[in-house]
Amino acid sequence: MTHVDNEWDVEQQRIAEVRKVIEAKKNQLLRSADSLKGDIIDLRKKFWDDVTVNFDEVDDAVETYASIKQQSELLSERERSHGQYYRSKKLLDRMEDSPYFGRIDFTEDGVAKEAIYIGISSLMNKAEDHFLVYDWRAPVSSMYYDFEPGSAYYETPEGTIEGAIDLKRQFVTENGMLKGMFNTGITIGDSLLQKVLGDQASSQMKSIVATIQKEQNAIIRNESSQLLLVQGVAGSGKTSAAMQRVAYLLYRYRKQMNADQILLFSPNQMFSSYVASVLPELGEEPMQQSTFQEYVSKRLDDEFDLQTPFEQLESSLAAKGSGEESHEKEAVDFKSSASFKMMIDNYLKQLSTHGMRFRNVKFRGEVRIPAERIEEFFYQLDSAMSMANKVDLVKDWLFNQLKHVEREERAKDWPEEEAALLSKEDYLKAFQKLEQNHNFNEETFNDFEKEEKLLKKIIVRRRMASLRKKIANYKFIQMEKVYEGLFNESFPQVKMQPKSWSQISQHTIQNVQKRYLPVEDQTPYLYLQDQLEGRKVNTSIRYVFMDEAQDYSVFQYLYIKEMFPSAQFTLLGDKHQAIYTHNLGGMTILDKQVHNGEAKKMELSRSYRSTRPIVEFTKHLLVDGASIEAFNRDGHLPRLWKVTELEEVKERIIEVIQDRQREGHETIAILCYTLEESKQAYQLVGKQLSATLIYKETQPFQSGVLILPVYFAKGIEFDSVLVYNATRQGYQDDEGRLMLYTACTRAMHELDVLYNEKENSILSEIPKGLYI
Ligand SMILES: Nc1ncnc2c1ncn2[C@@H]1O[C@H](COP(=O)(O)OP(=O)(O)OP(=O)(O)O)[C@@H](O)[C@H]1O
Repeated sequence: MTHVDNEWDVEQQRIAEVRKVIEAKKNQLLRSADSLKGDIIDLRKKFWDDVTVNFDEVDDAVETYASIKQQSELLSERERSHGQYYRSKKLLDRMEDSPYFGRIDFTEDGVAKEAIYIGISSLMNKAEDHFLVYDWRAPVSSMYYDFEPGSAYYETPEGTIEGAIDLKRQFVTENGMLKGMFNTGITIGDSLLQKVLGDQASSQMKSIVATIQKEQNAIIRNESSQLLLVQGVAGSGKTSAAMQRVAYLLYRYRKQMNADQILLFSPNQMFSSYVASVLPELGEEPMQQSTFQEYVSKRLDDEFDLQTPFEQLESSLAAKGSGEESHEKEAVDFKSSASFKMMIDNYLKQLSTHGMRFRNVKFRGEVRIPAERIEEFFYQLDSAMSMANKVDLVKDWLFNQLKHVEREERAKDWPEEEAALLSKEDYLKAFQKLEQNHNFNEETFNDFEKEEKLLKKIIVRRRMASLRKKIANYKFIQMEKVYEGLFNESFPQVKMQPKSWSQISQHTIQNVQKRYLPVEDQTPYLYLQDQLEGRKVNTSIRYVFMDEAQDYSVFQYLYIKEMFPSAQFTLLGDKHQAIYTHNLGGMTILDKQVHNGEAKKMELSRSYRSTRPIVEFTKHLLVDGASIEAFNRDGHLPRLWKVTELEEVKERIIEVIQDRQREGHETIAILCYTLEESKQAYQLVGKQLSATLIYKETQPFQSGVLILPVYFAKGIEFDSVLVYNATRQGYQDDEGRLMLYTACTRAMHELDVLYNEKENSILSEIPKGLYI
């Protein structure tokens, strides 16, 4: 790497010229935005003027609807463009600060040399006939990430373009002033990367476009794989690559796809808020984001008390060593597996001949359609039909039956009694409704008998509305009983069923009866329900990303996959951070075996987050961490602190954290084994350190001193980390090791570890010299 002082002025001059173009584009953009804003205000004001409102006849109503729809589409299209203008303006603001970060001089075979400048977005000259800056996602820009000076090529939709790079240069620009300029080799600006990684951690993830590494670029630009598995060590840039990949796909398919068609499953909401700013920073709309738990809650929260994955983890961590956990673990492992899904498929076959459970349909406390009749109807349907089709026919049949019920009810006394009690407003509403439906005119309404009949009809209808809704929502199926049926002794056993199946079954039935659903039952329950109700799949999502993929069970993955049949999947994770209970005998969904050979696997083995001393230390916490490489960034050795008495723990933490604050670190975490332990730590030092206890996942990530369990810190990083009690029993087995590794790898710059007794602990395996 050399400084190129003589060319400094030339480059600074070019930056100044490009900035002038940016300035002009910004002005032009603002003018268009202003006129668009005027259009929008106008459209809003006159919305109803251009709509023909007429409900006289069905045809008129349809026309009215179409006209409203057209008008509102016009408005939202303008509003979208307006939003796009502001995003573009922000992008230009950022480009004004730093128009580009890289340059390659490329000579295509047989063509003249071109200097290609690369930035966060493309920019053309005034005449719009020449690129002053290429978007980092443009095909030609890929060479910047993939090649050192010498022969190079890039792929375009038309084919491969070959040639040679004779210069590769990196710029650091602030406020339009050149601050650094380096001619670089293959690794993009070691020194720039050093600088970026040396910065403070922040409560918002940053984009890495200026320093994407070759192996990360391969992930970001992969287009051929239906299923991409990324196994990357802690801090290797998996989440960063995922975010840049979303931005890349949005650029690559900008004509066919928008951000709503990309979905990221994140591990928790704290993580969601952490990554939320990356795409807007790149001038793109953010993709959809959700946690799997949010989806499950939406579906099942009304019916069950749902255990959260954190509660599951907390309870399994607490049970560790008590002897209770092996039976529970067996249950979790089996219910998380593809075998259990197969078992449900077998069960569904059985249900097509017998065993379905229905609910009595009751109205005003009286059984009107008994469950046995529903069952009878169900089982006389053609057994070759799918369960979901049959259930739908039952639904239609029930709606028909309700019509009879309705007629019978109208003949009873109660509607008349209720009609007499109708308030004036209700009466008027009923009148208007009837008028709308053309059921009468003023003359007929004066006809007392007709009026009474119509009112009774409306009253019965209204009272039956909730019943109709329940039927529409398949509540006539006794889902919880159907699920219980899976655990009945009469249901044939399948291979791979755990030894303690009868205990597991008993326990499951008890839970369901108590209306409590542990995590391991939630996805199977939903799967069974979907198979019966024929839930619609989502075909609009084109790309699904699952970060921290090692924490999803095989069952969850298969379920998600079926939910998005048109999507390509990118799974990113780290087997060494698999801290949830359902990782199956060391396998996670990142293993190719789980995917019938249809997956492409990529590995990232270099860690960028932590300093070299921290990476060297943390890799020894793993049995097979030898292949983990550290990015060359200096720092202090991790510090191990022996503490025995509680008072000593307190003093040490306060002393260490205050030191870290004095050193200027802003995000400091005290990481604990469980929430229970976090509360203890908070009791001990929370006040003195003005720390925040993170006790639920919905708390947003913020700077300052945070006290939290390791599992909440997944995917996130801190300037400085203190591990509360590294020699506690829970960390000493194979799973505990992974938790301790996850905890220590959250640290970017400083790592402090408190311990009680080092002998026989994992810490004793770390070579002396890697810590002080
Ligand atoms: N090419 C890069 N340029 C600059 N910074 C990078 C690069 N790759 C990774 N980083 C930085 O390294 C840190 C870790 O990245 P990231 O969180 O994406 O890793 P991860 O593999 O998802 O980690 P984990 O599995 O531990 O959660 C972040 O601060 C990120 O900005």
